[in-house]
Amino acid sequence: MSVPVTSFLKASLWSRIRKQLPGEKVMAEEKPWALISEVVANGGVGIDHLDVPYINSLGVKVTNTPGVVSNATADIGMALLLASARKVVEGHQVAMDPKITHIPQSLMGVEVSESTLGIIGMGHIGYKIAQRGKGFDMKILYHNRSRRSVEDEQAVGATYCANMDDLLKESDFVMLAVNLTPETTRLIGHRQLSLMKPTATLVNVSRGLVVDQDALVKALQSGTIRAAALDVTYPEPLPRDHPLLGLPNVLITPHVGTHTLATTIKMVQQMVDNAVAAVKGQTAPNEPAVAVGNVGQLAVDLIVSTLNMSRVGHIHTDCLIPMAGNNPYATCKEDAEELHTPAEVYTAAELKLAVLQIRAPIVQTKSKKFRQLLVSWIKASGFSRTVVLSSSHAYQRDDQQLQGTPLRYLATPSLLKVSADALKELGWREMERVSAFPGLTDANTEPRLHIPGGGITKGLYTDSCTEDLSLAVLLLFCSEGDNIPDAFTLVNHLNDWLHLLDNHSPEPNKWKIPPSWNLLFGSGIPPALF
Ligand SMILES: O=C(O)[C@H](O)CO
Repeated sequence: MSVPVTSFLKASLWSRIRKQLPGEKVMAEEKPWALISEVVANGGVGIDHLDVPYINSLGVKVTNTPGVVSNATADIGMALLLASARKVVEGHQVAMDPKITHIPQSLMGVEVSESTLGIIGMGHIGYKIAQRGKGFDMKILYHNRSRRSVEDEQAVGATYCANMDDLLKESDFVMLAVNLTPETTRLIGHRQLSLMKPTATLVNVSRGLVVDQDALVKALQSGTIRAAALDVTYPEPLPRDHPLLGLPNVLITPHVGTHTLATTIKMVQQMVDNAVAAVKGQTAPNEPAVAVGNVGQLAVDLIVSTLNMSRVGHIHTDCLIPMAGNNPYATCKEDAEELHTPAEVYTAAELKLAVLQIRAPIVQTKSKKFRQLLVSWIKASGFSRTVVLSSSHAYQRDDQQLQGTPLRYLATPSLLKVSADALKELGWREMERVSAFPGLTDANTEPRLHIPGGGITKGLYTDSCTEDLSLAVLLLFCSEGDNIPDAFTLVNHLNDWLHLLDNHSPEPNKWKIPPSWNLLFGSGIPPALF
């Protein structure tokens, strides 16, 4: 297949679009990539090394190669786990050394079969690791932002640990398979390592920055944990005098999780398919959903789909980018062909619930008009209370917002009159007002609401206060990337308050994923439209 490559990436541009990690030298040749004028086609699933907003701001798309890397990455996870447990590298050295005449005590390994494997990050790769662990009769625990379906859990015999600490305390092997995001950066530090068993092994096939490496060095030196097996570090490669390289209980491979011929061919094929589609102006098959602004919309999808809500109307307005598509919640071929539009209203009469799903971006110059339209619709409909589901860029949190839960709420005075006790009981955290100029104290400037990435959320909340509407905002700090797990977090949070699911499902947090989510990876709207 020939790719009309119009310009290859120059090293200087590469270093601009590539995020530099602490102490790292950026080498243009180190990854399979190609830049064509429309797309940065990344080889591999992780795009944490790319400055996606900057690249997108140039009108260039970013694509990746999810799915095809999962088997090989899960394989290296198991390879590291087994090699560390059974001291394969040390055994090889002993076998090769003519001076050694007996098997040293230090070659005594730990048993893998029937031990406990704790997987942190149960996406595609984590799940493949669970399948492999099942083959070794391992007891499997997992921690993930959202719980997997009961069917998925049963298929590999995995038990969900809502609290990561429980997994850390119980596991013989802790396997890291998360994406690198602000939430997972240094996820494993002193405290987490000290919860692990002294006989436990840490295996990392995700990204080096998920582990606080200084804390890991100390834990390995002091015997807090038995060993570590790492395919990823920071930087890569480690400086030759790095303390990790001098420890006997560390096994390191040079980020070769996807490094098999078969997977490399599949990755390159996917990169080419993505690039060709982008150059032709078509939907690139693997363009990660990168807008945090999608999270509220996805959460609403789960509600409408799970509660089987009826479509009762739509809002027709020139404030939204016009678009139309098939029924996102289709249950059969017939209703799949129904035409659906950007702003539709669904109801569940028995729950006295109406939902407005906004699917299209708001035309920037018409955002005030759209807010006014929403306020008058809420008033005219006589809703007793309204909840807005939204999200905000995690990386723009200020210091006080960094710790603890990423979930926040806002409530208008009118809503507080009736729901203040309920909110207090839930123990929710109110969205903090932040300084207009972080780091600078100015007695004259009031802290203000700042919801970057949240679209009209802030304006709608402010209008609702002025108009005396009973309205709450539920939002989540999250990052660009695959934001499906964020949607689950948000909708579960809403459910803690409104108990939407209680009469609909015997399983906790069992939401029905609409068929349209198969299409979530795809190109966004051309920026020129805004
Ligand atoms: O992200 C991935 O898929 C691998 O780490 C290769 O970069």
